[in-house]
Amino acid sequence: MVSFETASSMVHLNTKDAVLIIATSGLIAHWAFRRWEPMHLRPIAFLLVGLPAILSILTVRQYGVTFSAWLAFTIYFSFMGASIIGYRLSPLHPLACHPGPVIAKASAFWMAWVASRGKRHIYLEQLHKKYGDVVRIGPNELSIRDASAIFPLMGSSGMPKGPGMVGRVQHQQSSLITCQDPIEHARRRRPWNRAFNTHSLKEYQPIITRRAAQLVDALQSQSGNVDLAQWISFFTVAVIYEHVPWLSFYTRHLPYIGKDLVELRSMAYQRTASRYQNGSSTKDLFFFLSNEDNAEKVSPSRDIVLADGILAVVAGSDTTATTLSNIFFSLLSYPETYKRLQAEVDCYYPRGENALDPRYYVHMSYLDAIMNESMRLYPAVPSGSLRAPLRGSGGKAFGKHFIPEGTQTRISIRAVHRDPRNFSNPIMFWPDRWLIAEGLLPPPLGPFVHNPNAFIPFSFGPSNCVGKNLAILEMRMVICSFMQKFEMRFADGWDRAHWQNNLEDLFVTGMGQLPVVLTRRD
Ligand code: HEM
Repeated sequence: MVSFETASSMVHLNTKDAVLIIATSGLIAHWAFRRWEPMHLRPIAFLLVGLPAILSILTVRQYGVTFSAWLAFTIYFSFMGASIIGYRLSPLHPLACHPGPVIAKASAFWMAWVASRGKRHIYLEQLHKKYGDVVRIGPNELSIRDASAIFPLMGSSGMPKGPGMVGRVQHQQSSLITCQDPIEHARRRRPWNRAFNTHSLKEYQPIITRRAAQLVDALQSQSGNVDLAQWISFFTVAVIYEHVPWLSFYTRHLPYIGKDLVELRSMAYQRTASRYQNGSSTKDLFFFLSNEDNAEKVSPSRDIVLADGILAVVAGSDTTATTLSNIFFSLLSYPETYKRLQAEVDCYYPRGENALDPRYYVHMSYLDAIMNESMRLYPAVPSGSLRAPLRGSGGKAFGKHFIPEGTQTRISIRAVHRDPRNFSNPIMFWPDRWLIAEGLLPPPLGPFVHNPNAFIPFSFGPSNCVGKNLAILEMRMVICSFMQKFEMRFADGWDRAHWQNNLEDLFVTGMGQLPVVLTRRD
């Protein structure tokens, strides 16, 4: 084996030639990254550490080990970096025709920084106002605000999940939401569909009813200001725990997930194993995910059941809690709307009638209008989820645009919902627009724009929100029972602006406090 000293003594290069070789290697490394997009540690480590380290041998005889290493790494990375940025900003890049901020085109760090501040949804909306319907928001990422792109990009012949979704995996086994292969996704989606279809939902109804009743009872015993957002979160988490009870301990530890991941994973495995042993006593999500209904020929591995169980907790609790809290925020902000909804609730559920019995919900058009309007203005996943053309597909065309392979694409749900081409007075909270669109109210004077295809709070297509029916049922139950039992108002002196300022786009919206005063109506 040749030692470092021997190797360096064998190399006779002047500094100029050595610099040339190192610089060229930096350019080649960029080309290799682009060509093969390595995902495994070894090739990445070789290109980022191994190669420049080897190249440092070229100048060891002149400058010694330390300075040569510094020189090689500096030159190598400077040329590789310059080549990367130059290419990304050049007309040669496949996304060169799309406008966007230069800094975002040059580096994905920019959007990562924006996202870390929690205000990506607002930033994307501003970008669309400035640059148009298709904006380049990363070296290989587009944001789209064009409602006519929803069907071709997200429909059944649209694009699968983008690789960026994989970054959301906290476990070795990916969950449904990160599954990029469309065939595999469709297969894994089947038990979820069975778990949340109308029939299954009827079975869960008593559980949700019990939890909603508990929430109302608990709030009836509170006095003074209550943080409604927090109480609603307790409720939505409790409902999801009912579906994945064997994981309830797990999510209690979620804030410490980084620290205790290994220990938690092993505990989760144990719980899952014992759940397998004991079987299901109710037809909860586990029942369907673990194929206890025997609907699938092959049962999934425990890893998959575990990953999907955790997904249910993450996807099903915060989204519903934020959406419900936004609905109450909107209601309390507009006393007229509040009174009209209260009248509708009193009509279908007068005192003594069980407001948790869903039998009249379908007739409550004003309730639906308020829910829709609130989800339009404040979608729970405001920046949308990622899609990308399949490898080998050649890319995806829509309208006059083309999305090359390897391009992450998101339909910015908030920007689409707030686009005047889709909804008149788009930033106004105006529930009546939904009644007008259904012909239940006369149209206003002047033009009225209402594009139901542009309303996608639960996303669209084969990867849309599988828990939509459950979420809608939960929300209707809570709203109706609250309106029946309580008079509500914002806490004295509380500034409404706090709510909007505290809404953060962390894929799912994060929220602050919603302090309200509740008074019993009876
Ligand atoms: C108001 C409440 C909710 C909203 C607004 C909402 C919204 C969304 C959105 C926008 C997506 C992304 C879909 C895509 O990639 O295109 C999603 C996915 C998902 N949601 Fe929901 N969600 C809600 C409640 C729930 C509930 C209660 C559950 C129950 C567990 C749930 C489970 C899921 C799952 C499993 C996925 C991944 C679906 C897939 O990849 O096939 N969600 N949701």
